[in-house]
Formats: sequence, structure tokens, C-alpha cells
Amino acid sequence: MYLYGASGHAKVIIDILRGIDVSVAGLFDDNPDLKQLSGLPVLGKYKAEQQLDLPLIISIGHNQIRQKIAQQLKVNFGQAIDKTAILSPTATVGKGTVVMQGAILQAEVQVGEHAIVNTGARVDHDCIVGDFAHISPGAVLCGNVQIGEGTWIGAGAVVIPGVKIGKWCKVGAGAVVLRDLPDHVVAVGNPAKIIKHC
Ligand SMILES: CC(=O)SCCNC(=O)CCNC(=O)[C@H](O)C(C)(C)COP(=O)(O)OP(=O)(O)OC[C@H]1O[C@@H](n2cnc3c(N)ncnc32)[C@H](O)[C@@H]1OP(=O)(O)O
Repeated sequence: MYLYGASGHAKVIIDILRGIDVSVAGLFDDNPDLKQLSGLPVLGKYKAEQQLDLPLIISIGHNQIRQKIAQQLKVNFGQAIDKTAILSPTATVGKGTVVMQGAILQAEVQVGEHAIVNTGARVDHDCIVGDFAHISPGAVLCGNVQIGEGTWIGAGAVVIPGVKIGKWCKVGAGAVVLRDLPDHVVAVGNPAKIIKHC
């Protein structure tokens, strides 16, 4: 596997891959001063149309940046699913997506491409998580929740059953979302209220 982005997020992905015996050949990063991360070589800037002999994961936590890079790269994308994550046999996870330590994906969950299901997040039955979304550590999506493309659910947030959250939203850490949210809004608190557009 290659990684794109020598970040703190990459360190976690490296741990996940090491835990499932997938070796990482190195990381691409635009910062010329970075030479290694977690004992792995930083290979410098990725050159457009560079052919890769291994799949790649974009190891950048920012959803919009991850999307921009994914649209530019013409490579085979891999996945990282931690060995301590619990996935229903009927859950599906798209290419480029990372499922971290202790995350749970219940029956018929669908997680899109280049998404992040972070440490200990719980995604219950029949949820749909869009491409480039991020479910932060300890967040809970109850059954039948839908999360739009690029939406960021903050740490420890709870979304009650059947709620639909639009695209490119930000839900604050600790929020409790009781009602549907439209695209491009920031919502915080319990009960979650929209405070601005984004
Ligand atoms: C491994 C990892 O670390 S994964 C990353 C996990 N990270 C997170 O979960 C962080 C989630 N992000 C947040 O909660 C952020 O505060 C956001 C995205 C909701 C809002 O960020 P910003 O757009 O920068 O908003 P800003 O900080 O200006 O706050 C705006 C208002 O909302 C309030 N607010 C912000 N976040 C929250 C929150 N989580 N709960 C309640 N109120 C909040 C602020 O106090 C502020 O109120 P005020 O105007 O009365 O002073």
C-alpha cells in the first residue's frame, strides 16, 4: 500500500495496516522537509500520472481535500479496516475508506468511497454513509440514518434513527441530531440546531 499525506491520520492508518500484515511502501507528501513517518519513508510529492505498483489510500482527514485529491489521482485505491473493527457480513465499505479501531458497522450498512469511520464509531443497521464523509471517534449513528457526501459528524455526536443529514455538513462534537439537516449546514448542541452554512 502507499499512503498520500504524512499526517497524524496517516499514523493511525499505518497502525491499522501493520495490524493486518499489509506493508506500506511509503507516503507521498508535498512537504519536502518530511523524510519519514512512523518509521516509513516519505517519498516526496506525488507526480501526476505516476504509475504505482500498489494501491493507495489518501491519508488526509480533511474531507474536501481528500475529495480533491481523489478526483486528481488515476490510481487503484485500497482500504484499511482495523482488525478490531466489527463489520456485519452484510455491511459494505467502498474503496479508499478507512474503518478504525473498535468501530462497529451493523447489518446492511453501506459506507461509500474515501470515507472515514473513526475510532469506536458505531454505525447501526441500514445506515448509508456517503463518499468522503467522516464519522468521528465515538459518534453513534442509530439505525437507518443517512449521511451525505462529505459530511463530518463530530466526536461523540448521536444521530437518532431514520435521520437524513445532507451533503458537506458539519455536525459538532457531542451534538444530538433529532431532525433531518439540509446540505451545507453546521449544526451543534442537544438538540442540534443549525448555526450557519458552510
Ligand atoms: C481523531 C480526531 O481527532 S477526529 C476529529 C474529531 N473532531 C471533532 O469532532 C470536532 C468537531 N468540530 C466541532 O465541533 C466544531 O466546533 C464545529 C465544526 C461544529 C464548528 O466549528 P466552527 O465552524 O469553527 O465554529 P466556531 O468554533 O466558530 O463556533 C461557532 C459557535 O458554535 C459553538 N460551538 C462550536 N462547536 C460546538 C459544539 N461541538 N457543541 C456546542 N457548541 C459548539 C461555539 O461555542 C460558537 O458559539 P458562539 O458563537 O456562541 O461563541
